[in-house]
Amino acid sequence: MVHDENNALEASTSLATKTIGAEFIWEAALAFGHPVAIWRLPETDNVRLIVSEEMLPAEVIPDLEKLPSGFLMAPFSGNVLFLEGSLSVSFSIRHPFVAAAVGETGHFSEPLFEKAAALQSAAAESIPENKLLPRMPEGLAERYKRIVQLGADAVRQGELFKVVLSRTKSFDMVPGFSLVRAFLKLEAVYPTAFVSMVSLPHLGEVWLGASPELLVGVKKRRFFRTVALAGTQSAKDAAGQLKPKSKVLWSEKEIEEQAIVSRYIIECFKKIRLREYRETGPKSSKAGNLYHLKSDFEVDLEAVNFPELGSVMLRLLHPTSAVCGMPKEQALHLIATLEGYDRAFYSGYWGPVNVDENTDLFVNLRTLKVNGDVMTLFAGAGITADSIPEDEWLETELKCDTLLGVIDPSVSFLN
Ligand SMILES: C=C(O[C@H]1C=CC=C(C(=O)O)[C@@H]1O)C(=O)O
Repeated sequence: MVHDENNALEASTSLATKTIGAEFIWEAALAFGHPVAIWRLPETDNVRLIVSEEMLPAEVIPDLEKLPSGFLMAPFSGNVLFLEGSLSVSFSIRHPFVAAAVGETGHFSEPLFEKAAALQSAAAESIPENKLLPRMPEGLAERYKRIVQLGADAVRQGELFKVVLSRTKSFDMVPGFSLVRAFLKLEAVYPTAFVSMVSLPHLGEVWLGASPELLVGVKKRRFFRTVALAGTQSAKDAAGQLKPKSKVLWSEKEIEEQAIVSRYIIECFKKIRLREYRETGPKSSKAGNLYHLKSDFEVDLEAVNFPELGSVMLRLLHPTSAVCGMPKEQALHLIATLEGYDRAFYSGYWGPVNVDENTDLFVNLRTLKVNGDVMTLFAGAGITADSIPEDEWLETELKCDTLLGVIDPSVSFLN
């Protein structure tokens, strides 16, 4: 257990140091109405939790090179929010506890740790299982299949090449449901995903997700990375066995769908006359219970003398054709006409900025929103001329299952 900057808390001798479970720091931040973010980057076992002293997240222009250390959260369309980490702790996922000083008056973290310690002492010994009850409004599947048909017709008529159409799926959370436990479960099952959870008290919402799609990564202010991710199939065969990567086959439709996303990224590079990028793939990439096709793009910022490439590409890329379509304007118009709901943060982007000199922004996919006792999942599918409505519906069910199968397997569509 580590207090971020310099282990000041552990070094202190005048204060009582308590070991507090990370979930109680999250709960304390919620009880006081502070925005809080918790995340684990792919292939690491280090979790970060930041609490913002400001009750309202700042609305910012995402100039990555200028922002302080914190967490960025952008909707599909609209203002970008930023949570500055007034309190920042990190801990190993194998030991989700923080050494917290209790008795340090006047500091922002003090009442928070006091509250967390009190919540920890009052916590019940036995914790109920996380349970969900489905809410299935009549005609949900039919409505989605109808808009997929309209989207595919628009592509066939030459209005655009691809559009990503999405839908929601809602559940009631049974009392005793713990979001931190859901986060920890997702973290354990999806080591290659960006697993993240953010509470936005001014909206009364918590967002939780396990994203496989990096939008903009800048490592040590030197290496830029993005990926083109599209095409979806179950990671298991008909007998329920995991398909080995070498046996995964892709249809022409899926290859084209992913190539459109790669082309879109290359067009963004072309707009800024950047030729020195390294492209690898596409390769099959496993994300939860799914396989996708993925290409990686990398740029050495020093070699191209372009230190602000991260911000420039972020502006050009979002929303990519993995969540929107191509051409972008036509796809945005069709989404607004057909979907009939506000995507909010789904298919936006989120992630840490300038934390340990790295920025890791992921597309907000495989995501859910919690509002009161209602949990809403979001999933979309790339629609091309060859799309079959029933198949696209099943694909969105599979995508919802990436989270559901872990959080409450009894409501999984695969059961
Ligand atoms: C829009 C989503 O996925 C995108 C990312 C990967 C594969 C996709 C697909 O196969 O359609 C989508 O483009 C979603 O998960 O909601």
